[in-house]
Amino acid sequence: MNPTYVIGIDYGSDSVRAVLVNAHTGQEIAQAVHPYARWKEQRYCNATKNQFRQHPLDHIEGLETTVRRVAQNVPAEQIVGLAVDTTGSTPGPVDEYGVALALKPGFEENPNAMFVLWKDHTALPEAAEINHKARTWGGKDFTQFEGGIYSSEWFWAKIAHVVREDDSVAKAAYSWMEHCDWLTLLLTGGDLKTFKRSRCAAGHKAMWHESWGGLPSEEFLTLLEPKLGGLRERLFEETYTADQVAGTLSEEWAQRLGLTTNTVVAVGSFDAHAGAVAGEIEAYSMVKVMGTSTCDIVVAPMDEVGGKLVPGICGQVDGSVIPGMLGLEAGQSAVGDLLAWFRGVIEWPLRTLLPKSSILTPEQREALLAELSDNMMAELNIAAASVNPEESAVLALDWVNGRRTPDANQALKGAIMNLTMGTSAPQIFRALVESICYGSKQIVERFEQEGIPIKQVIGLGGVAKKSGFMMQTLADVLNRPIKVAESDQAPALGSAMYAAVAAGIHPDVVTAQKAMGNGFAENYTPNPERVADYQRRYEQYQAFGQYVEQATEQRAGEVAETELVDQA
Ligand SMILES: Nc1ncnc2c1ncn2[C@@H]1O[C@H](COP(=O)(O)OP(=O)(O)O)[C@@H](O)[C@H]1O
Ligand SMILES: O=C(CO)[C@H](O)[C@H](O)COP(=O)(O)O
Repeated sequence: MNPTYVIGIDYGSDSVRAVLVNAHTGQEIAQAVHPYARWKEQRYCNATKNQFRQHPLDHIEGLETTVRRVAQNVPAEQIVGLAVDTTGSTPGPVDEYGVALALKPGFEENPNAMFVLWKDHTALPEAAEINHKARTWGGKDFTQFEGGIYSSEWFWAKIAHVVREDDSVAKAAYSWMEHCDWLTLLLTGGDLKTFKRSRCAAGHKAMWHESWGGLPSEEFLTLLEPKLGGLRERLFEETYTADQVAGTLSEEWAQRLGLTTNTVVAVGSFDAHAGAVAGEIEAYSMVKVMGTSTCDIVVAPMDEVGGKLVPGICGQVDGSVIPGMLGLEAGQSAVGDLLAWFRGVIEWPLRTLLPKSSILTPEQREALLAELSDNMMAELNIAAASVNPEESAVLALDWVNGRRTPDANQALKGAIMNLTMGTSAPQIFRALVESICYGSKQIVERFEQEGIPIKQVIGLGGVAKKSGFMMQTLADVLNRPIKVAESDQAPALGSAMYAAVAAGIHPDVVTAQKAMGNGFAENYTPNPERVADYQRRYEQYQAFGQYVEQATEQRAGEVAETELVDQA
C-alpha cells in the first residue's frame, strides 16, 4: 500500500509554515516557512496606537510558496488532506462571496479592509462597552463562557471598532470572517452561506454558544452598535470542530498548490489549539504555546467540569481542541514579543549609528547589523542565566501588550522597578523572563482555584524550543516539571492531525495524537534551591502589579472626569 500524507498549515504572527507529514506515523517529510513581506515592513501597522493589520496578499503568497514547496516531495495523489490554523482572534471583512475586502478595487491599501491581527488593541473602548452592556443590559451575559470579560483582541470588539471608524468598509463588508475560516473557504471555494465555520474561533472569540442559539442576539449586537444590525444573519448559526470536513480543494487551488481536487480540507482552528493537539494534550494537562504571545490550553472532560465557569480566562468551549472535551484557553499577550521589544530597545544605537558610520561599506554595515541582531537574543539568554539573583532586585511586569489573563485588561502597560546605577541589560532581560513566568504562575493558580487541576505542564513554540533559560526559570517558578514537545512546528503538526482525521485516516483526534505524535525533546525539573526565592519574588510581582493596576485605573478615572468637565 502506498503511504498517504497530510499537510498542516500554520499561520503565525510573523510567518506561515507548512509541514508535510506521513498521515499514519506523523513523520515529517518536509517543511517550509514564508515570512510575510508587507508585515515585515510593518505596513498598515502603528505600534504606538496598537494597530496591527495584515494584508491578505501576504497570506496568499505564503500559502502558495510553502505548500508548493512541501508538496513537491511526494506524488500529489498521495496527499489526502490538509488543514489550516491561524492566529486569533484575527477577523477581516469580506464580500458576499467571501473575498477579503483588501483584495477588491479601492480597498487595497485600506488597513480597515485587512485582517485585524490578534494583538491589535485599537478596540479597547468597544471591548469596555461590550463588558459594561453585557452586565447591565438586562438580558443574558454573553461573556459568561469567555471568562466573563470580553477582550479588545476579539471578534465583536474589532468589528464594532472598524465599522465605527470606517464607513466605506462598514458599507462594503457583507460579512466578517476569522482568518482560519477565510483561508479554508479560499481553498475549498465553497459558498459563504453554507461554509463550515470554526467552533474553536467562534466559541473562544465571538461569544458563540449552543445554549443561546449561536452568536449573541441581534438585540444585544445592535444595542452595542447600530451599524452591526443585520450582520448576525449574514454570519453563521452552526459551528464545526476541526476534525470535520470543510470541503475539498477547489480546481483553482489544487492547481495553484500542485495538489488534486481529491484533497480533503478540514475545518479551520487556532494555532494554539492545534499546537496543543500536537503537544499530545490530555485531560488536565496545560500546554503552553510560547511564541510571540503565549496561549495556555487545557482540556477537561465535559461531565467533570459540569456547569463550572472559570472566570478571567479566554473562554471554555466544547470541542475547541479535542472534539468531545471542553477546551479552556488562557494566555499572555506578550512573551517572545516582550523579549523582542527589549532587544529592539538595546539595538537602537546600533540601528541609528551604524548606518552613519564611514568605517564600513553599506554591505558590511547591513551584514554586521544582521549578525548582531541574530545573536542578540541568544547572548542575552546566556548572560541573564548567569546573573546572580542576589545581586539583582530588578522586577518587571510583562504587560507591554496589556494583560490577557487572568482577568483581561489590555489597557495595562509594562513596568520595571528597582533599577540602580549598577543595573545591566542582562539583569533587565532576566527580570523580563521572570515576569513572564510569574504571569504564567498566576494563570495556573487561577485554574486550580476554580477547580481545574493542572496535572502536567507541556511547552512548545519558538520560545520553548529556543530558550532553555526561560523554561528552567518557568519550572522553578511554577515548581513543576515541564516537558517540551519535540516538534519545531507543533501547530502545523496539530493541523496535520486534524487533517488526517478529516481525511478518514484516523477515527478521532486522540487516535491521531497517539499515532502521529512526535514525543518530547526536553524535560525541565524545578531546582529546589531556587523555589523559595522565586516564591518571594512572585509575591513582589503581585504587589507591583496591584500597584500599577490601581494607578492605571486612578489615572483613567481622572482623565474621564477632566473630559466630563471639559464637555460641560
Ligand atoms: N533565544 C530566544 N529566547 C527567547 N525568545 C526567543 C528567542 N529567539 C526568538 N525568540 C522569540 O520567539 C518568538 C517567535 O516564536 P514562534 O513560535 O516562531 O512565533 P509565532 O508566535 O509567530 O508562532 C519571537 O517573539 C522571538 O522574540
Ligand atoms: O490568542 C491566540 C489564539 O487563541 C493567538 O492566536 C495567539 O496568541 C497568537 O499566537 P502567536 O504567539 O503564535 O503569534
